[in-house]
Amino acid sequence: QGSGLHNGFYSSSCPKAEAVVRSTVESHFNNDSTVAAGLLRLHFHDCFVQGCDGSVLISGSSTERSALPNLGLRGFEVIDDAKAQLESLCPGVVSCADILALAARDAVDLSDGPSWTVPTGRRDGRVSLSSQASNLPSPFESIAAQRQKFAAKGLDDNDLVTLVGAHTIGQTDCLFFQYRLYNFTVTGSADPTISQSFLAQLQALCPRNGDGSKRVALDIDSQTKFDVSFFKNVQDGKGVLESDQRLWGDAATRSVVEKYAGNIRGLLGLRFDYEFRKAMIKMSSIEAKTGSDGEIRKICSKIN
Ligand code: HEM
Ligand SMILES: [Ca+2]
Ligand SMILES: [Ca+2]
Repeated sequence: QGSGLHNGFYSSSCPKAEAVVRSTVESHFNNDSTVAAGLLRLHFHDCFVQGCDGSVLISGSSTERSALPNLGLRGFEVIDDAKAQLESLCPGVVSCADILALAARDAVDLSDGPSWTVPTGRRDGRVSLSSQASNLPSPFESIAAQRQKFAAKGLDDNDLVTLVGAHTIGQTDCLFFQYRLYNFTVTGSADPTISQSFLAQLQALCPRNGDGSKRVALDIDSQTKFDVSFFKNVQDGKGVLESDQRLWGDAATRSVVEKYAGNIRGLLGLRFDYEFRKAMIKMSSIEAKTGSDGEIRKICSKIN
């Protein structure tokens, strides 16, 4: 990989590491399948700030976790649970950053998505600052801004669209898209890129002046299944976040959406699965700390 990570890093130091993460994710998933989306997003938010080093897991005031874009993150308890088991099995060996990368993979697999081998050997970072959360893309930003934030991490347009395909699972608060429904244009009407039938549906889910914290599926048709439905919805003007719908408005990102949402029956799911695996391995290798860099945390929410 050129990142210093390699497959099966724990095969002799803690042979059960990957199995323990898997069974932990599975037991939480069986209790609440929406935790899969939480874990996948948690890994993304980790990798975009200080690399995939568990910095997002550190709790406390002025840490990344306390920054605005991270307030809705969930799934921390799954990581803590796996870490506690691994500390009793192989103390001081398995990093929180690796646990998170493995858990994200398992979460996608359990949601009927693809699976892949996660290169491991990440070390945990010692820095976590809320101010650095500005690296994260915002749903209100232009495609140009998103492209630039992904490019800064070595990810191109194909990676960007493929990875945003993670929105095939999970939910958002009304407050992240409510403005599109009532007050988008200077004349005070809705975002014209929303399909008419979908607009009525979203307005019913998020009434004007309603509860901004109400949760709505990002992929209206299949919020727990990892499939290409999200891309079909973007193509049909049924993207929930403005940033998702904008993928259709830019020629380069549109062609990637079309690649997944088009009409070549059967092959589409395979193509998305294949590209998602590749893009995830790329994302989960961002600025990885290896060797004697960083540390192996004892508790994932605390620097040693
Ligand atoms: C342009 C890039 C992106 C933007 C602007 C964006 C924005 C958002 C927003 C605003 C939410 C809703 C959060 C909430 O209400 O709590 C969300 C949810 C989510 N995002 Fe993204 N995202 C982006 C890329 C990604 C990527 C690359 C991944 C993973 C590979 C990802 C995975 C998720 C998942 C799984 C959820 C659902 C979380 C849950 O149900 O708790 N997103 N995203
Ligand atoms: Ca990080
Ligand atoms: Ca879906």
